[in-house]
Amino acid sequence: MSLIALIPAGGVGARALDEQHSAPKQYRVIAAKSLLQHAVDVLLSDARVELVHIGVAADDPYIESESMQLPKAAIVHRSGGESRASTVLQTLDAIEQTQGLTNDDWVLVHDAARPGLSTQALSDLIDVCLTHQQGGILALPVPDTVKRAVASTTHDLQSRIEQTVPREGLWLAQTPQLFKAKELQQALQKALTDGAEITDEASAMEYLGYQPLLVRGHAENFKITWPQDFALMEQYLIRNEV
Ligand SMILES: Nc1ccn([C@@H]2O[C@H](COP(=O)(O)OP(=O)(O)OP(=O)(O)O)[C@@H](O)[C@H]2O)c(=O)n1
Ligand SMILES: C[C@](O)(CO)[C@H](O)COP(=O)(O)O
Repeated sequence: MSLIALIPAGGVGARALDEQHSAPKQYRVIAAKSLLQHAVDVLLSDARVELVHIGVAADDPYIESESMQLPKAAIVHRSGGESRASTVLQTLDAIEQTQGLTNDDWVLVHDAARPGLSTQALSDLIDVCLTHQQGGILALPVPDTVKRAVASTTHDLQSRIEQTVPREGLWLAQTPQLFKAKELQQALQKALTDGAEITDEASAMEYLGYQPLLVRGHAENFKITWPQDFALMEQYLIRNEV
């Protein structure tokens, strides 16, 4: 059995761009390292993770820049796809072609855009999934009252409430998400071929009928999505260094 990590880093980070920054968000430096380097380092902090495979766009000009110093255990594949799911699948295919995949291998998929993952949450996810021999994800129960907007009102800041949605049983999906590598590969292949809407690894597994485990994550593991998210994440990362 081996536990490999996979970071999809083939996105353009369109929602995080601003006038001063044109590179994809995974290459923005905060707290002394790029988001991608933070994500690689936290995954390798768990001794059970042997290698971190990174999937970047075929024409990515940033990954080989001098400032991007990655550890030897990080392997870059130019396997980025049009969607996050296709980047994950194409990176799994590249791993299979270069080092092989067995039925016993597990893959831990983690967003480059979530550099705030704690070593404790990472360890919890691996412990729970390996103990139960079932795939699972980090996630957080929805803490707030949830509203559904009226469909016809599309402006982000001026929508109207149609109804309050019961929050019981609702969780916000984070990463890492841990699955048997070959099962995930098959699930992604099927879901993408069928045109199913797949926004994370768990949704591909759900599409095949699996019920992945939910393991409690933590708030600092939020995904950097908007320009204002960088400053908050930097505070967390600096605070956790000391
Ligand atoms: N075609 C894609 C799209 C996304 N990702 C990766 O998936 C992770 C989470 O996705 P998201 O935050 O949605 O990133 P982007 O798609 O880059 O963001 P945006 O939608 O704002 O452009 C990131 O590490 C991103 O690089 C990827 O590997 N390949
Ligand atoms: C995988 C993910 O991080 C779980 O929250 C998320 O689905 C990434 O994609 P999104 O397009 O930002 O929803």
